[in-house]
Amino acid sequence: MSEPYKRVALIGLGLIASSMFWAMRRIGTQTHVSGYARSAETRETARRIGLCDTVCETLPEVVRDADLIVLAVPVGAMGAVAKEMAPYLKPGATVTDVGSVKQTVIDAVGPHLPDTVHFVPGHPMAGTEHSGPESGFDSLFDNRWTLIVPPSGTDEEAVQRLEAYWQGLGAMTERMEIEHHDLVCAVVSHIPHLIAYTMVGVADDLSRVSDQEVIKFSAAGFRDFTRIAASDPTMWRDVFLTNKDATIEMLGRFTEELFALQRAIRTGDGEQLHAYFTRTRAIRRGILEAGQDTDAPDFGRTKVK
Ligand SMILES: NC(=O)C1=CN([C@@H]2O[C@H](COP(=O)(O)OP(=O)(O)OC[C@H]3O[C@@H](n4cnc5c(N)ncnc54)[C@H](O)[C@@H]3O)[C@@H](O)[C@H]2O)C=CC1
Ligand SMILES: O=C(O)C(=O)Cc1ccc(O)cc1
Repeated sequence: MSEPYKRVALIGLGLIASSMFWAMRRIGTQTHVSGYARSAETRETARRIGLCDTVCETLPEVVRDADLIVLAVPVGAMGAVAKEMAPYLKPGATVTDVGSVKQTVIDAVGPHLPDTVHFVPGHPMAGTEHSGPESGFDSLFDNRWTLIVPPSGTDEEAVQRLEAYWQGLGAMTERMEIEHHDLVCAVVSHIPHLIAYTMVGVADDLSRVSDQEVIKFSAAGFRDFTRIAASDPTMWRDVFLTNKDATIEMLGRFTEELFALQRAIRTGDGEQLHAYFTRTRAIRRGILEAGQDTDAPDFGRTKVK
């Protein structure tokens, strides 16, 4: 395979950046990978575990020769990092990001970048509840979607090159409009995380059910909630602060449905409950019949009106 980029710079050496590095290593790429992390401790860990060909001490150093610069820091930090690195970018380079929210990142990063570089935002729809330089693994992106979200007017060749790069890491790619991306992600990722955080918080607050009982008797559903609710607090704080409109809108829809179900329970409307659960089960079965990977988030089939 021809290499889409000769030199890649990873900024923020956490779960996503480290998984990108290991995925590049797995395919035996000749691409040189340099990495930068803000904290000396993270840079030290990266050197110890062989994460990146070169671990740089400064932002200017890491971006200077790079053909692709990947911003892999929390969404709220993207703008400041872009501002600091901008004067050192090589003309013709592509800047991308992996942030979970797109409009805010584009607004925060875009204005700092010189006209001599391409900005092609992206978002791998793959992750875990773990974070930091030691949490990555080479198969994270296998058969998972990476959404490519280019603002209008983005250079087509730069977009195709980034798509080829992600496909090389094992991902499937799909282009999406910025606003639609943020709405879809609110439905399939952001609100589910908020619900998990809430459910685990509620269980923790209960005085009549002990923590021991919660741990001892937790069935699969609650266990899944606890896994999701263990996700990085900084990352998820930033997601909700930066995808405010879409998450508030979807939360409104969610609470309306929840109240409808609450009413059905209170009034003993078994028919409504049964009909609702039958409809939701059909969605899952439809996915299985279509032979889709049910562990992957469902972009093509999610209807958001
Ligand atoms: N964790 C997940 O499941 C997924 C995360 N994302 C997105 O990817 C990005 C990175 O997430 P992870 O790799 O999970 O995070 P992580 O917490 O594992 O790593 C983030 C890295 O950024 C560094 N960092 C934090 N604040 C910084 C700042 N102000 N300046 C410079 N560096 C800073 C941290 O020290 C750390 O090295 C986030 O924008 C997140 O929304 C996207 C898809 C999945
Ligand atoms: O761990 C999980 O269940 C996830 O949902 C992973 C994830 C987290 C954030 C994203 O922006 C994309 C994927």
